[in-house]
Amino acid sequence: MFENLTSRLTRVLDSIRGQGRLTEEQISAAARELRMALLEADVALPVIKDFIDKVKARALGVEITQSLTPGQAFLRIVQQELTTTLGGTAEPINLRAQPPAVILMAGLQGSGKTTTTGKLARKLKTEDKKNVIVVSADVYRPAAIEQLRIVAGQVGVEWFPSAVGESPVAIATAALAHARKQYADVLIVDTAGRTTVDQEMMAEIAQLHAAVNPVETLFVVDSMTGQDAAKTARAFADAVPLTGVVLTKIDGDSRGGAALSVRHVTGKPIKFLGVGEKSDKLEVFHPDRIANRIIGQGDMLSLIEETAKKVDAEKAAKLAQKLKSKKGFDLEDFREQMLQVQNMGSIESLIEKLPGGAQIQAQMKNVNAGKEMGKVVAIINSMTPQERKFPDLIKASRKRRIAAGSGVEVQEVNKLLRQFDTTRDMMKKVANGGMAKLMRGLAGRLPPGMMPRR
Ligand SMILES: Nc1nc2c(ncn2[C@@H]2O[C@H](COP(=O)(O)OP(=O)(O)OP(=O)(O)O)[C@@H](O)[C@H]2O)c(=O)[nH]1
Repeated sequence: MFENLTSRLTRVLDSIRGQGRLTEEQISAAARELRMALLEADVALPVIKDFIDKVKARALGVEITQSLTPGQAFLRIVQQELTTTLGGTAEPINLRAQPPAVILMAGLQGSGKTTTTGKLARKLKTEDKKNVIVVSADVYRPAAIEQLRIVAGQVGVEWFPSAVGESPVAIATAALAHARKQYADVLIVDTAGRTTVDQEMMAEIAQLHAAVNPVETLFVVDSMTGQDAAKTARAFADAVPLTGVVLTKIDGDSRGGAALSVRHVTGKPIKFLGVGEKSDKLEVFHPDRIANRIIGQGDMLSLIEETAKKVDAEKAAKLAQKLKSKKGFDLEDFREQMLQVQNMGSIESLIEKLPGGAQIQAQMKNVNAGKEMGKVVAIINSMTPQERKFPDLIKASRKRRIAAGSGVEVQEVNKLLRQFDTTRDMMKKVANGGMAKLMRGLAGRLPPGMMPRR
């Protein structure tokens, strides 16, 4: 996500050296580079102008305190202005309505409306414990209605039937009456998408809006379309009272133009990011965290939240116990860790949230981490329980047997054993209080306010 913009900005920020006040030349040079970076990222021109003006004005007036170098001071200004451009504070989804709270999904064809409807239904069901019903008012494409039926089944929410030929308003009103009868908390109405903004489409969505009185009207838009995404959102906002925007396909967007333009161009907050095709790939939009990611500082808070959601707390506690005991870390634990990481989904999405993650990701482009981990698990599966507990037993003939059993070369078994040794050493350090050291090391790389206070 936004790799190109991040690497440009990191270079600009790294180029500000020296001590004392930021000089006018330094500020002008950095501002020029920033403008280039934002143009390349396909950010809308008025947004760029406003952003650069503000950064310049603040940088000229900045007092350099003893604790900040000019580079750090400039970084902080850029971070804060990016946060403002992205919307300031996070605006969570609003469900404050007489239930069922209605959410109307709008957007062009192929923007990811139906996928997002499923993701949102899943999130509201699993995280907020809401009773959700979904309905499709896309009466032009039977495939769209069928797609929503399948998605609803996958995430385990009720799908209200609709069919081609019915009127969208009649479908939505019937679904609302049904949701009331069922005491549902939320009704999500997916609507028809067209390839371009047209009058008929706008009239239809306006009628739907009037019929179901939604508490949220979300505009779903493909972030890969850059600043055009913000323009389309504005055209919709002129026709219906939008309450927020969902930017999809952020996982494939290396530029960031849509994210940086939407708020300024539409005045509407970005509420969610679609970060993959699967139903759990929806992130709440936090402007400050995204700003940190854009300047290469990572997003440790989201990483911690995401990890906490997916890691099995009981297993983690058991491992911690075991690390402290005499038994120590063995190949069973190594396999368990691999399986847990695989469970967390794509490693790339985790790495990109680490400080400097965009660069690491660029270097990892050719490595298929998921496949590598699968191989490790297969090799460990071919070992006997005894070998997993006492890896030092694994000598030449056992290595050959394990390699044959898992369909790999002996070198792969050696590689795994070396990786295991390194991990075991690291685990020992963590168990002996090395975590504190690790965090102190990280502290130097994170902007003020992001490190947990101790
Ligand atoms: N990589 C990625 N793909 C996504 C994301 N969101 C949606 N997609 C994909 O985009 C394509 C279009 O998504 P749909 O949900 O069918 O789009 P739609 O807006 O409902 O389209 P219509 O029903 O034709 O109006 C599908 O292949 C989705 O899997 C995302 O966040 N990341």
